[in-house]
Amino acid sequence: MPPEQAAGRGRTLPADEAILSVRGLRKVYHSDGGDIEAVRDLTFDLGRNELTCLVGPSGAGKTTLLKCIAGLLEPSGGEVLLDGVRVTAPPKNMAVVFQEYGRSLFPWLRVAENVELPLKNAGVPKAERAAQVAEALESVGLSHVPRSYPWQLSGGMQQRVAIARAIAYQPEVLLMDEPFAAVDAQTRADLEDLLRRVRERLGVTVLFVTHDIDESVYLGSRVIILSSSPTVIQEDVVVDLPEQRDQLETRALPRFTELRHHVYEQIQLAKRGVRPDGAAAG
Ligand SMILES: Nc1ncnc2c1ncn2[C@@H]1O[C@H](COP(=O)(O)OP(=O)(O)OP(=O)(O)O)[C@@H](O)[C@H]1O
Repeated sequence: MPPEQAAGRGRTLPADEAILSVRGLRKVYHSDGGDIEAVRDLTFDLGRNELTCLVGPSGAGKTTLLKCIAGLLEPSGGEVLLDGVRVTAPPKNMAVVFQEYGRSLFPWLRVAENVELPLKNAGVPKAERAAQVAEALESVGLSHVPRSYPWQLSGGMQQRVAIARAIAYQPEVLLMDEPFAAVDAQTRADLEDLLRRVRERLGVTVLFVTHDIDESVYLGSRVIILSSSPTVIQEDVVVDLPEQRDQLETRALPRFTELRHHVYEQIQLAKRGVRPDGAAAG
């Protein structure tokens, strides 16, 4: 663990290098059965144009964290800063892609209309909208189906529409909650490479939640591992693989195997309730 990284905390950056800062984030759900402390204390920064993966045991609070970052859920403590400004509502320069593309696209709207809708709602002028939609569809390789309806497309293509809709908005930060979990393995590999290309081309910062350890190591430059709930950071792992990734060659590297072993072991420890802050698991 690097020296600047305290136990239970992730890597932090100087203020001018961080685009997104999570500071002492805590979330307690209040329910009839009592209070549930889902997230105890999360601190980390995302640097500009970084792709960071987030993994952890089931119920560790990954979705809770994403919702707090997206301004969809109010934290019980701590704060999220985007470009130094506290997030209190969904920020304009942030987009979210969820797993359930089937439910997130409007079936009565054509592909291009689905991508255009958030731009329309944001009051972007028509000519600009058309250009942004065309560029986004091109980025995800869907220029040939603007007039199709989502239900006429495969699952992988529908998820590409959801990605196009998110990037058409030209967000600075893209949050993705298990976006490729519902597609087949081959399509998943294609979507992983597509995401890496899109991030490089658009310079967007991505926080990507996944249950797939290999995917977390393949995709990003960091993997943040969450402890079991009440959640702190188990470890913030630097993925020191070559920047150019290839589904066959990268995954065959000895370093890739070492990293996936390490992430796997840490998740197993987290599942058993071993925590970096020494506290008992909830
Ligand atoms: N609306 C809610 N009310 C009460 N408790 C909740 C609510 N949403 C989540 N929780 C609890 O908070 C904890 C974290 O849930 P969350 O869905 O964020 O975890 P997760 O890591 O995304 O899970 P998974 O990996 O299974 O998708 C869990 O204990 C869950 O039961």
